[in-house]
Formats: sequence, structure tokens, C-alpha cells
Amino acid sequence: MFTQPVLEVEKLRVSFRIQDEYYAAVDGVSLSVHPNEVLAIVGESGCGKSALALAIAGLHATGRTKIEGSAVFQGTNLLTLPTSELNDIRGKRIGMIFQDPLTALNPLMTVGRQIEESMDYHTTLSSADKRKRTLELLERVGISDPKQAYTRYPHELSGGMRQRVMIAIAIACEPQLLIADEPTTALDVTIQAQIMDLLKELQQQTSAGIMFITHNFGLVAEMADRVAVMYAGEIVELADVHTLFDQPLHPYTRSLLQSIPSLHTPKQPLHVIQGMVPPLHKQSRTGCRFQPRIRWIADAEHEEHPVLREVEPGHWVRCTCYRNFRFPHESTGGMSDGATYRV
Ligand SMILES: Nc1ncnc2c1ncn2[C@@H]1O[C@H](COP(=O)(O)OP(=O)(O)OP(=O)(O)O)[C@@H](O)[C@H]1O
Repeated sequence: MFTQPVLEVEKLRVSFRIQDEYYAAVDGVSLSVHPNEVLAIVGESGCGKSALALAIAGLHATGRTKIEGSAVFQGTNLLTLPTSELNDIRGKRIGMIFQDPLTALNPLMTVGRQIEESMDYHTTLSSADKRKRTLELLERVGISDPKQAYTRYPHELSGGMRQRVMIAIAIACEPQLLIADEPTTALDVTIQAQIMDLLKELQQQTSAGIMFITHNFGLVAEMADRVAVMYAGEIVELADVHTLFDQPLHPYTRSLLQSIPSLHTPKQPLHVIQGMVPPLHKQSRTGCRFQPRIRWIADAEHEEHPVLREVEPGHWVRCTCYRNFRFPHESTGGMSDGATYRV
């Protein structure tokens, strides 16, 4: 990847106040997104994926949230920008698509008007031109009767159509960066595939960089160029998509991949990752954060202060515990052990 990144995040920390203390949900994350690239962020629920996306988009409620580090978009640090300047960028040069279009769309405004609204703010187009562009956008996102959809309210559309409307709003001003947080989770599988195809197609037309948050590895394989795996607020592995699937190293990445059913090895029981991502106030802030979930590994395999290291060009892994990592079934020769191991 030789182009300048469209987004460069450095040591981003997002902390939430719980009672009187701040706890980091995103803890020193650095990453970049290039034009034409899809960077997928994966990890279990509660790893900090949405907190990361919301921080970049400047959408965390102030007061109970502390944000440190930087998120530089085309030379401008979004995190220190006054809201008025951020508003000039958001919706124009940065588009956002979130999981639930019903909460993101205004229930009292027609779909057409909502798409036009983003142009009211960011363009000087006449009313007639905005309407024309809105109809074009509705067609572009695959809505078969744009004129009819234009006059509809969000609740009158299906989930898939609402998500397409969100995408139309997000791309109305041809953004250079799209942040898509679980954009298809609420949709059924065929619609999911259509929406993902649509995003890819739009990306080819605009060369936008996409930050794509998901816990669906199937979509990662289909969409992503590079993948960042997050665990408990930290990136534990970062690699191009082929390397990540073919040579995953970090025990967490390997556990996530082992828990996906495979057609090729149907007889192997799935690996169950025991335990869960701890709530923020219970997360250990020292040592390897994944250690409590792979207790069968000797303590000495972990680093005291794990860092993300480039083990091959472009392939980054945190902690040394990956080096001799085996699932329990791999050391005992039987699969059932690994599938049912309890910590
Ligand atoms: N406003 C908030 N106040 C306090 N804690 C929060 C807040 N928002 C998120 N958290 C906590 O921060 C952690 C990370 O949450 P986040 O929503 O970023 O996870 P996620 O990886 O996006 O999960 P999911 O896939 O379920 O959306 C969780 O422990 C969550 O409970």
C-alpha cells in the first residue's frame, strides 16, 4: 500500500466514566485506512469496535467520555476539531453507516428529504438539482422505484431498503472515507450480500477508504483488504486478509477462526472460546489481556507488557504467547478435549 492513508489513527484511547473512574474501552489503538482499501475491524461483542468508530466520527456524548490520541483525516486531526468544522467534514468527506437505520433515520421526515438534507448542508445545489441527485442516489443504491421511495417515511420501507437509504445518505456527497459499523447485521443473508456488493461497487467508483466493523468472518473474507482483530480494547493482530485467514498467529484470532464452521473439515468439533470479554471495570490493564481465556498456556509464554510487533512485513501480532500456542486438542491429539476445555 503506497498511497497516503486517508485516515491515520494514533494511540487512540476512549475511556468511559463508570461511577468515579474512567475505564478505557479503546486502549491505544493505531491504524490506517488507505484510499480504495477496506480495513475490517473484527472482535467479539464488547471489544471496543463501535467505541473506536464513534470516536473517529466524533459522535461520543461528551461529559462521561474521555478521548485521547489522534485520528488524522487527510491532514486534519478530527479529535481536536471544533464541532462546526467537524460538521463540515462529517457527512461530506466522511460518510457513516450504522447498524440500525431505524434509529439513525428521522421517522418524521420522508426519505427523499433526508437524503436532500445532507446536500442542504454540504452543497450549493438548487432544490431541483438536489431532488434529481436524490433520485439518482436512490437508483444507485438499488431501490427499484426511486420516485415512490422518495415520498416514503422510514417505517414504510423494509429493513434492507432503509439500510440502502442510509447508504444513499452516506455517499450523497461522495465521501473519501466510509465508516460502516455492522452495516448489515440486522438484515437477512441475501440482502446482506446485496448491500456488501453495493458498497464494493460504490468504492470502486469513488476510491473511498472503508473502515468496516463486523463480527462476520464470511463478510471479512469477501470484503476486506486488511483486517485488525481487536480484543479488550487493543489490536492483537493486524494483517492482510489472506495472511490473516491462512496464517493467523494470535491465539485470539485463531480461536475466532476455529469457532467458525467449515465445510472442508466437517468432522472437527468447533472450538469454543471459554469465558467472555470482561466488562470495562473488570479488565486487567497489565499483561496479556487474553491470558485468562487460554489458561492452559504457561504464564512464561506471555509478555509482561505485550506490544504489537511486526513479525513479517505488514503482519503485526501482540504478545509472545502466539509462538508456542496450541489448542488443548492439538497437544493431546484428540479434538473433543479442545472443544470442551474449561478454564
Ligand atoms: N457510553 C458508554 N458508557 C460506558 N461503557 C460503555 C459505553 N459505550 C460502550 N461501553 C463499554 O465499552 C466496551 C466496548 O463497547 P463497544 O460497543 O465499543 O464494543 P463492540 O466491540 O462494538 O461490541 P458490539 O459488537 O456488541 O457492538 C463495552 O464493555 C461496553 O459495555
